[in-house]
Formats: sequence, C-alpha cells, structure tokens
Amino acid sequence: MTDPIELPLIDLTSSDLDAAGKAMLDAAVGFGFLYIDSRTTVFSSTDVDRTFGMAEQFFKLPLSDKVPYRRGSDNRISDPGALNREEISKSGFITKVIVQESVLICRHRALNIGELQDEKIQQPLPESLMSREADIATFISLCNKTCDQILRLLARGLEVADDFFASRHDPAKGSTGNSLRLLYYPAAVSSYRPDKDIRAGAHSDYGSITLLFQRPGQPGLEILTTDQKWAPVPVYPSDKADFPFPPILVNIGDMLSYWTDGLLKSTIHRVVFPHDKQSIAKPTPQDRYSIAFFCQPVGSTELVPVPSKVIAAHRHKKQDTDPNAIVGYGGGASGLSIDQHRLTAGEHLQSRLAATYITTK
Ligand SMILES: O=C(O)CCC(=O)C(=O)O
Ligand SMILES: [Fe+2]
Repeated sequence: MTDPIELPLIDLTSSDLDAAGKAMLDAAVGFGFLYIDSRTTVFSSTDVDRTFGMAEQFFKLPLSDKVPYRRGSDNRISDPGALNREEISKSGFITKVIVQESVLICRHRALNIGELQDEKIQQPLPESLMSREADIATFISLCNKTCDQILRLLARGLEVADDFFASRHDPAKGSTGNSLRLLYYPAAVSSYRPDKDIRAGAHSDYGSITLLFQRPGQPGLEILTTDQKWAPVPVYPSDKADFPFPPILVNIGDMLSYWTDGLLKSTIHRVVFPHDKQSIAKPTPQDRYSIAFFCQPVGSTELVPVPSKVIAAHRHKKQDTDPNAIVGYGGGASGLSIDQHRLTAGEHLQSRLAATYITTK
C-alpha cells in the first residue's frame, strides 16, 4: 500500500494574502487536494458536531422512514434509500471513473440537501431534520463563506481580481446548485469482500470546490496520485496540532479544472474500508460519517476565459510539448463548447449529473 499523502495545511486567516494565495494555488495545482486549518475557519466545533449529530440521527432511522427521501433527477431529493444499491457503471462517468468490474457496489448512504431559499429547505425531509432548519441554514451559510474565502485566495494565486470566482459563486446572484451531502458508510459486515467492496467508487467531483468534513478516527479517503497509485489521506495532517475539529479537506472539481485549462487538478478519489481499521478480522470494524459541501458557480455563469497570466503560462508550456494545444486565457481549451457557445456552469453540471446517475429501481 502507498504511504499516506502529506497535503498542505492552509491558514484562512493569514494577513499575507499573496503568500496564502500562492500556497492555495500550489496545492490546487500540485494535488487538487488540501487541508484548511480548522483553527482558522468560520466554523466552531459546535457547528460541526451538531451537523454530524443530525446525520447520525437521520441514518439511524428505520429504512422505511428514509425511503421517501430518495434522490430525484434534480440531485436535490435525498438518496438514503439507496442502501448498498447505488450503482456506478463503466459508462456512468464520462471519462474518469475507474472500475475493475462493470458494476461496483458502493457501500454508502447519502442524504443530499439542495440549496435553501430564504434559509428555507426546498425539499421534503423528515421532521427530525425539518425541525433543525435554522441549524442547517447556519451550516450551509458557513460553508458558502468558506468557499468564498478559498475562491478569493485561488484568484489571488492566479493573479486575477480577488472576486473573479467569488462573485460568480455568490448565491445571492442566482441559483448555484450547491448541495450539502451527509454521508454514512456502515462498518464492514461479515459478507464484506475485501477485494471487491468499496465505500465510494473512484470519481472526480463536478463542481468548483468540495469541502469535506471528517471525524477523528474514521479515515477511508484515498486519492489517485500522478503515478497512478492510491494514497490514503489521513484525517489529520502529520503535524498534528490542537485542532478543534479535523481540518476541512478541500478538493478541486471538474468545473474549476475546466475553467482553468486544467491547471487546477480535479483529482480522482474514492472511499475504502481501510484494512487496519475495517477488516472484519479485527474486533471493531468502524462506521464512517462525513459531510461534503459541493460548491458551484451561479448556474447562468458563462465559463469565460480567466484573464490569468499564470494560466496562460501553463498553456504555453503545454503548447511547447503539444504544438496542437490551443493557447488562451482559461475558460477550458478555447473557452467554447463543441457547439460553439460558451458553456454555462449549469450546463456543465447537468451534463455530468445526467451521465452519472443510473436509476436502480
Ligand atoms: O466521504 C468522503 O470521504 C468522500 C465523499 C466524496 O468524495 C463525495 O461525496 O464526492
Ligand atoms: Fe467526491
């Protein structure tokens, strides 16, 4: 097995914005993944613990109470009924999914909460969550604030206006398709097949950035390194400080990678049953809970070229090795989709969602 990966730990409150922007950009270019130091975020440990508490309460409901909240085609309605049944086929993901077999069983349960409107939940949810609407709204607004801080630092690193990305992700400007996903990965059971079973299959995320909250002692995420090896991502970085809660793991999604002509990496990742913790031969196979927040631009945002010299330099370098590469200023190749109109963020997301979910009745 590959050694755990050492990801950079980024401080969101640094007064040296140029240095913080450069550190953020280097991590996004080098790994596509990074930690945000939880001592420097807008979240308190109470905000995080409370949301995990809601997730535990929800996933402990009897199955019959959860089935009505299965996901609809708009990616908003929840999906907890997909108990061990979510299937990802070889053709399911457009290019990036890696599966050993045509069908892989992903052992997780997820509840997607779509964008709120006026702090109100827009989908049916069980009473135990509906009654916590204000807490959910608070958590989502802290996630949005964190994404805003990250996008500003990335813009600083790319040497464009600080609000280049942030203003295009402002939920006040229109619907974004942002979503909060509560995830539960049950511990291995006796029928667990170490060579076949996986908790979440290999994939890249679709949007701009994803925030991932994890629990102490519940690892499982792995990323595919440039030499095509799976490297575990520890819940805590090796220089373990006194964090109030595990650092927020951030990864770049396909859209931001496309938008920056591939400079920022949308890295393939998966969730496994870590052998040391999850083998059923061990006395206590463990559950894993995580919370993901998927951040996207306002749907109508045209993925216009990013006027960044850093991206231009990256493209020129690519062109040196491939004379047919198109040189531009961000925007994904020439910034135009195949039918020659500028792709919007909403179109980009819909094309990925449509290709991913297979209805399994
Ligand atoms: O739960 C995790 O650790 C990762 C989840 C994930 O990658 C996803 O939902 O896209
Ligand atoms: Fe993911």
